[in-house]
Amino acid sequence: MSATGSGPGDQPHRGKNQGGKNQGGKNQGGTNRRNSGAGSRPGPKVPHRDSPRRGPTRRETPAPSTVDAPRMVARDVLRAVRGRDSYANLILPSLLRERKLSGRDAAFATELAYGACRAQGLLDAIIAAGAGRPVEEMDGQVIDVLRLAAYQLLRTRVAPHAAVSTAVAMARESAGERVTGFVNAVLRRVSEKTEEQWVAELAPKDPVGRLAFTHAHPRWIAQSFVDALGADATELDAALAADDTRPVVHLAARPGDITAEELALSIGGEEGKFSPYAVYLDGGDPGSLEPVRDGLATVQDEGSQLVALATLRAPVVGEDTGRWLDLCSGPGGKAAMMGAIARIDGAHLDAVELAPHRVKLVRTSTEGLPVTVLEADGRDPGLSGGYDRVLVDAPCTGLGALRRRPEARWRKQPSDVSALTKLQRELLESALKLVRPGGVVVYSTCSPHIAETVGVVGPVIRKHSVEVLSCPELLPEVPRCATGPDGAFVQLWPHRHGTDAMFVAVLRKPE
Ligand SMILES: C[S@@+](CC[C@H](N)C(=O)[O-])C[C@H]1O[C@@H](n2cnc3c(N)ncnc32)[C@H](O)[C@@H]1O
Repeated sequence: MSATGSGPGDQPHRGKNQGGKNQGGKNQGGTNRRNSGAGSRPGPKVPHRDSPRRGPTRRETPAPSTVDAPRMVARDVLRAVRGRDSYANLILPSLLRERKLSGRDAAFATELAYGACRAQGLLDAIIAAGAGRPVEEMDGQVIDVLRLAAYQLLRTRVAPHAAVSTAVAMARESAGERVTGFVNAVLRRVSEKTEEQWVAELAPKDPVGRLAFTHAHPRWIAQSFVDALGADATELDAALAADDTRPVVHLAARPGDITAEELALSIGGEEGKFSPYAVYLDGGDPGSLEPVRDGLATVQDEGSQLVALATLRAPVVGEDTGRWLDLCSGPGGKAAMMGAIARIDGAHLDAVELAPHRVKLVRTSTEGLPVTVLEADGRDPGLSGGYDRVLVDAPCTGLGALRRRPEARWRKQPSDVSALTKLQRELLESALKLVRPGGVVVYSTCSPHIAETVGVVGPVIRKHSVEVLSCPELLPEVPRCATGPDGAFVQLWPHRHGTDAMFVAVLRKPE
């Protein structure tokens, strides 16, 4: 992360847990010094939602903002995520395009928006401590401003006076003069300590709770990582830290069209470590790259590429007749890779997807490939069986891909897990019906939660007496990936492999 700011006094990002702090109490932002104690001048007691701007409104149309464009974009992302349940990674690119931000400005806006979304729980706890009351009691517009500024104060090299003065100006413009003293006072409090000092003061005392707080994760998600790491639970710190970092962009070179080496050379990327099709890109907008625009490459996590590879490398008994099935294919990343390899091997892929809008995405991503896309429920898709290979890339909580979806960790609930496991098991059982004797079924999730992984696969294996193939042996290039009983399954991790935390199990139907 090397974002730099364009606002007054901005400095390059210093990364989490680095660098010195401002001198608490100094009036660096040029704002009202008398309000130095957040508790001494409480802000408006309103619920955690937007309230209409109060105070004199002489203008009919709002004047242009005095705050720099990158911060306004970041603030608008936070507002959309909070107020409209938007996805940060969908709203940000459209705002950057609409406001014509590129280069350093786009990088700064991205760093602020994604960083503040990821760190939300941690920021809220610190803001609440500074304000002397929970954020839920604050005006939504004020919360957005406070989160954005607290992120700058705690996790970037932005000069404190710039973070505070822009926040006060933003608060004035969005919520009125009445909140500026409160915003100024809370941020003064926040800036009196470093992130480390706040963590030391506010983190729960139990080890998992403390690490979850430190790396801005809900505790239950951290506990699910502990459960999945098992004997390697000492890696929790590294696992959460990797999850709290903006990931490198992974591209997949389309097999048969371009090699990873050619792709890396043409875009200035680096060839991937594990997948023969992977290329890493440090930054920038991958959608604007020529090979991506031309359909020669797609954005796809290397872990997902490895799932597709394991599906096609798994040994079937007898001849592979080239009947392949992707039972949960939207938006089509793995279907595109398997379809491109099917084109080379003379095979054919059927791709099933339930959600109509995702069916369209699968059709687009597999255009020109030997792939038939079907809108159907994978539990009973109406297909005749006899497939050599079936991939069940099951709908899941996505707990293994949180770094790519900045706000997701704060929206998910433990109840999401139990709501999915029945569907996951039914899809896996459907795949076992559709595969021929001696054929293979690959079950994968982008979640390491054991209820969604071994908890789904284990009972199905026992009930149907299926053979378990060693998945680590199918991916010999990937170190330290074995998990589950006998180490037959694969669990990838961001901190070990730089991929999403994908789980993969390879089963073969008895003859
Ligand atoms: C993890 S995603 C699959 C990702 C995809 N394999 C890829 O690589 O792009 C799971 C997909 O399953 C779909 N899905 C959910 N329930 C389904 C069902 N009953 N039958 C088929 N697909 C389903 C979801 O809409 C979602 O697109």
